[in-house]
Amino acid sequence: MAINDDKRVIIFDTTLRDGEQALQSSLSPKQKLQIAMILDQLGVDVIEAGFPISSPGDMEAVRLIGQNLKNATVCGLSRAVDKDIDACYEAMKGLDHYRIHTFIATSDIHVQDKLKKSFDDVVEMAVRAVTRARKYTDDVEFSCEDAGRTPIDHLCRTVEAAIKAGATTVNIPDTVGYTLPYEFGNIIKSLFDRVPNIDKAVISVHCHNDLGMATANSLTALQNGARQIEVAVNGLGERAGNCSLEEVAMTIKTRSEYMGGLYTGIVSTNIARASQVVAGVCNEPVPPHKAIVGSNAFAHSSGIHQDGVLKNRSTYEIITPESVGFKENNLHMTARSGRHMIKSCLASLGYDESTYDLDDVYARFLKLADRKGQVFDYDLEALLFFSPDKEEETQFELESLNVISGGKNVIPTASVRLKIGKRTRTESGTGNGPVDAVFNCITRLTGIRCELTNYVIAAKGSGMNAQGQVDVDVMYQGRQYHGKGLSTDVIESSALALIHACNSIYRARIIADEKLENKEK
Ligand SMILES: CC(=O)SCCNC(=O)CCNC(=O)[C@H](O)C(C)(C)COP(=O)(O)OP(=O)(O)OC[C@H]1O[C@@H](n2cnc3c(N)ncnc32)[C@H](O)[C@@H]1OP(=O)(O)O
Ligand SMILES: CC(C)C(=O)C(=O)O
Ligand SMILES: [Mg+2]
Repeated sequence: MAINDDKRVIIFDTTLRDGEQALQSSLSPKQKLQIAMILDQLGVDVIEAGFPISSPGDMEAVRLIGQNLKNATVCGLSRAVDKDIDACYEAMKGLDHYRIHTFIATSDIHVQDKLKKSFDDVVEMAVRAVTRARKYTDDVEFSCEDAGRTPIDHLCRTVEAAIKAGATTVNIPDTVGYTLPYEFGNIIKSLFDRVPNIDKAVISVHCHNDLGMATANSLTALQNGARQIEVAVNGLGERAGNCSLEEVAMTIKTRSEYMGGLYTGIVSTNIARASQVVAGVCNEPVPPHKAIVGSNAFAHSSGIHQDGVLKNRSTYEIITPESVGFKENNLHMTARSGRHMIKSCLASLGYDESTYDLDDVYARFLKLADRKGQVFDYDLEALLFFSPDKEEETQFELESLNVISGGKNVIPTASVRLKIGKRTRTESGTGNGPVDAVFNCITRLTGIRCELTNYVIAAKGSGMNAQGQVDVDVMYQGRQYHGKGLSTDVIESSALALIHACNSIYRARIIADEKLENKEK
């Protein structure tokens, strides 16, 4: 692939190859295709779709993806052996354009202990592999595996030989994430200084995150002349992962003046969606604090930060959530929040400061937050309407619960008894699983029909003391409510979580009725 603009950085995505190597379960061709279509829309330039010699399924995945991409170039990986290169050709033959990526390790430890060869043998294998791949396509990438630990003389010699044999891209991987940014930048600089034919190929880097340096090393390499970076969505990849696509793309965009005006073809507003699809298909949740795409990346829970963000978002947000495809930032109310946050939340609910005593509400809010951890907008509103002894009063309480579930031919059935105000009522019902059966009973008992939008179950503690915590988000009349339940029995945790949310909805309904009455008066 030829991009004739020295400022343009080629984004080579290896989510489906190196990223997939990190999964406990390999992906099917269909799953890979689903991710590839998202990557294509995201604007990556090359998609390394798999390792065709690896299995018939991966051969099929590379073929399928090659046939369906609209913009990106498909690429298959091969060792420096004939049969792997031929398998790449087999997977991609017939396409207008495709890349074969062949590699061999060049560091002493890999050459001697893994490949059990001499360095001369390795250079010969590299040349033979590139030459063979060039017979099939004019887009050939060669990688010196473990370049980060390769003596520089050996690296220069291999790179020169690979380019001479016809490699159009030469990749310098820090395979084990060993180097530091200054050191890695110097490796790239040395190659530009010492390899005579370096200008005949695009120099690429492929950094791993074992010491948390993958993004820094990739950016330093760009500053030293590399023009392709190999990345994966959510930083997926062997061990601690590959360089994360979203981190480099957003750094290049956000700090372009510092990056010498470099740019990529990434459509940044598609990043959040790509992250979510990769996390879902790969069954690999994104850690909350992951830069750019974590759920906490645009969240603020402390009063000083919330005050700053409310006055000017740029005080604590260097990029906007919208620019990477999230709807908005999140301001969580906790005992670390301050008065500005409380005032702002009440204003968004329609309460002018003249209608309440901020100091009094704030003092009560802090007591509630110390008890509950997180306070939601409807909890805050309840402080205005209920006296302190009533603000957490519950209308619904679980008295007992019975479920029958099981394998084939057993219809999940539940029976739930709730204390509702001063009365007790029981309901029985079925569902498509035991939790669904319980939720159906609770819906009938409370009369609250809400839509379940999120259900998360997590183990708290371990061994005999382990409990299951269920968190639910439900939507009721256009407003989001949250419920939490904790028990040694996860079905009971689920019931408690929904009942918790129903109690909040019940209180919000009383407030809504009261507001209506006041208006009518
Ligand atoms: C740094 C990286 O991410 S490299 C990519 C890693 N990805 C993968 O390994 C996933 C796909 N791999 C596979 O499906 C399999 O490992 C295959 C099909 C490639 C090979 O399977 P097998 O033939 O059973 O070999 P196995 O994986 O056990 O061992 C690898 C062999 O390849 C050799 N080898 C490793 N890298 C290279 C290379 N770049 N060029 C040539 N030979 C290589 C090893 O020395 C070893 O050879 P040996 O059998 O003579 O000892
Ligand atoms: C195959 C190569 C590029 C690789 O994944 C690595 O060296 O980390
Ligand atoms: Mg790798």
